[in-house]
Amino acid sequence: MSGHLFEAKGISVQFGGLRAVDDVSFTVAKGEVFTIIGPNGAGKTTVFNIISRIYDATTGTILLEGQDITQVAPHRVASLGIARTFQNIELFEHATVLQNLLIGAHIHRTTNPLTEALFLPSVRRAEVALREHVERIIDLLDLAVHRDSMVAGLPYGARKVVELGRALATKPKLLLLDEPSSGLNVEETEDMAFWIEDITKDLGITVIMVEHDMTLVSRVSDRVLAMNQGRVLALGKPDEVQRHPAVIEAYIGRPALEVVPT
Ligand SMILES: Nc1ncnc2c1ncn2[C@@H]1O[C@H](COP(=O)(O)OP(=O)(O)OP(=O)(O)O)[C@@H](O)[C@H]1O
Repeated sequence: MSGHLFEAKGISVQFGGLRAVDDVSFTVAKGEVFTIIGPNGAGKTTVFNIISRIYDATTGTILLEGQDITQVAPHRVASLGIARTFQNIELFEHATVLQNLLIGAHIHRTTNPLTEALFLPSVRRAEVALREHVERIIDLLDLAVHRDSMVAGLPYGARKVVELGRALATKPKLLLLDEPSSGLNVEETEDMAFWIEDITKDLGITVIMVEHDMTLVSRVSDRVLAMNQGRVLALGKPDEVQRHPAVIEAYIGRPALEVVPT
């Protein structure tokens, strides 16, 4: 085993004539917050979709704890310990916050249909443990006030936190956050930064994040990968990557030397 929680080795994705991801490699250590940045169309979401197995890589390999998961079926990803949130929130809108989190938690139900039908003590114990786990997440994310509210009636910022809670309810080793600050105001983005810090420090979960808000990126990321046109531009500490001439050029569309004071 490599010692990394996650590894991408030379992954590429071809859509017809377009190489959306082109020979991208990186490793993510356990407990790390690893952020992918880049201008629109850089290939960030496509990398996420490869990791969560929504897309097949045209070439390359992805490994979780040293295990090759390149060909794993999408429905098995959650049980392997990978959870994700989406750019556009995906929740059961006409269920309560608690129900949404319980649905997430139920992927770990280990009882079989017969023992469930008989409601044996083992089933009751498993159900109690799931509910306790979900209540801990509700506490951690300050969701108690919305616990029994329908998701559809919640403000956007609260729905974003519920989606994070639903992902945490699956007990992930690796959490993929797709633009966690999108649609949030400054105060809500601050809160999101706190949640991300708590998740990694208190729960020991590893995070791979796609994010545009550079304040959030600098605050929570251990390392940053910058992409443009499917390729890796730079990889390193947040301030190093943001100062990298190729990264500045990708964002502003002309060589960095024209704008960076010496
Ligand atoms: N299913 C698809 N079919 C065809 N082209 C696609 C598909 N998904 C993404 N692309 C293209 O691949 C390229 C990379 O897209 P991707 O969504 O990964 O970029 P991104 O960095 O996440 O951009 P954004 O910040 O705008 O979300 C784009 O040119 C996009 O149009």
